[in-house]
Order: sequence, then C-alpha cells, then structure tokens
Amino acid sequence: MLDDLKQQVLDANLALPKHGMVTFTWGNVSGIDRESGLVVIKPSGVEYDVLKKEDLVVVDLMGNVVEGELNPSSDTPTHVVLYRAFPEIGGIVHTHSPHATSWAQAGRGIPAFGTTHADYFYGEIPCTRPMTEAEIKGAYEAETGHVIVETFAEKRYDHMPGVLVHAHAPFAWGKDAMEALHNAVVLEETAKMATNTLALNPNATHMQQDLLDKHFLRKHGKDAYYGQRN
Ligand SMILES: O=C(CO)[C@@H](O)[C@H](O)COP(=O)(O)O
Repeated sequence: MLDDLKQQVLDANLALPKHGMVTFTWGNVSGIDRESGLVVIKPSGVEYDVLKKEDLVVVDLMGNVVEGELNPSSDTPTHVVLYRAFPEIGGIVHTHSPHATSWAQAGRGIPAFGTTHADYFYGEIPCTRPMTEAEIKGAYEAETGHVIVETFAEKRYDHMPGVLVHAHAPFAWGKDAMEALHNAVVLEETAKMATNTLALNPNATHMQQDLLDKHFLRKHGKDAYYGQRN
C-alpha cells in the first residue's frame, strides 16, 4: 500500500518538470494513505532529475518523520495542515509556476473568464490574505496552511482544488497525487490564459454563471467529492 503511494508520489513529482511547472528544486508533491494517516512527500532540496522512490520521506499527520533518510520538504507543515483540514483530499502539489505565482504576487484571485477554467474550478481561484508579521515570524509553513484553510471557510475545497498564497505561489490538491498534479497544471494554464485575456481586453469580466455551472457541474456533479472527470 505505502509502496504504491510512494510510486504515485514519485511519478507526480517527476511530472512537474515535464509540464514546465518547476525550476531547479522549487515545488513539491505529497500523497496520503488515509487508512494509516501516513504522508509521503518529496525530500527538501533534491533535484527532480535525480529523485528516486527511496529518497521520498514518510511523515505522520503532525509532520513527524516516520521513514526516510533525507529531510522532508520545507513545506511539509503546510501539507499536513491541509490534510488535517480537508479530509477528502489525497494529494497536494505546491509549485512556483510562473503565471499562477504572478497572480499570487499581485494579490489577485484568478477570475473565471472561460470554460477551460470552469471545467476544473467553480469560480474565481482565490488568493489568500497577506500573512501577518506574527504568522511570518512564527510557525511560517504551518501558518501558510492555516491561511489557506481560513480562505476556504466558506468554500468547498473539492469545487475549488487550488489556491494562490499571497506573495508566495499556488497550492493545488485532488483525490490523489496525480489528480493534484493535473489540477496544478490546469491552474497554471488558467492563470496564463487569464493574463492574456486581460492583456487583450482589460474590461473582460467573469463568465456567465449558467456557462460556469454547465461546464463545472457536468464534469463534477453538484455534491460528489471529486466526481469522475470525463
Ligand atoms: O515554497 C518554496 C520556497 O518558497 C518551496 O517550494 C521550495 O521552493 C522548495 O522547498 P523544498 O520542498 O525543496 O524544501
């Protein structure tokens, strides 16, 4: 079971550079086995082109290392906060993909301008509020998770499988690591399209609600968590 999870987390990490989502060692992917509560995550600072399954680190839901020779990603506290807060997710991807990161640095959520966006994200992809000085100087990575959870206090995280962390970068999630990877790639493409949309028409507005409903709900359903994508 854990070995299968390690393979999936490895595959999702190795897919990041293939999709142009990371530079150097930026970013990280994790996956969770909900039965054991164990999380498999990328080791900190390891280049993707030399990453091996045996390098992956296993932590518990408090972020304590259970297995592995290397240090877990520096973002591990953020991942485990999200796994504890969002019980239906099975995988998380964090990147500094350039377009989504630009929207995060601008402190702007990504409006739903079109159906590509609507197929995956049920409305504006939110940007968190800026973190406070205390949060930054305190348990920064865990506080990053808390600010994300706060942003979703009134939102369904399965209808919005991603977020922009203000002045930082995107996090995306899904039912497993590969779906989280898929959502992360779509988030970056959506950010790129939104940037171009505003360049072509600064007065572009959010798409019609009926069209958003049609595209998102035909794929995901109104109440299913991670409904089957066609
Ligand atoms: O968010 C960041 C840095 O701002 C991280 O994504 C690092 O870029 C990768 O850290 P490790 O996973 O290698 O510790």
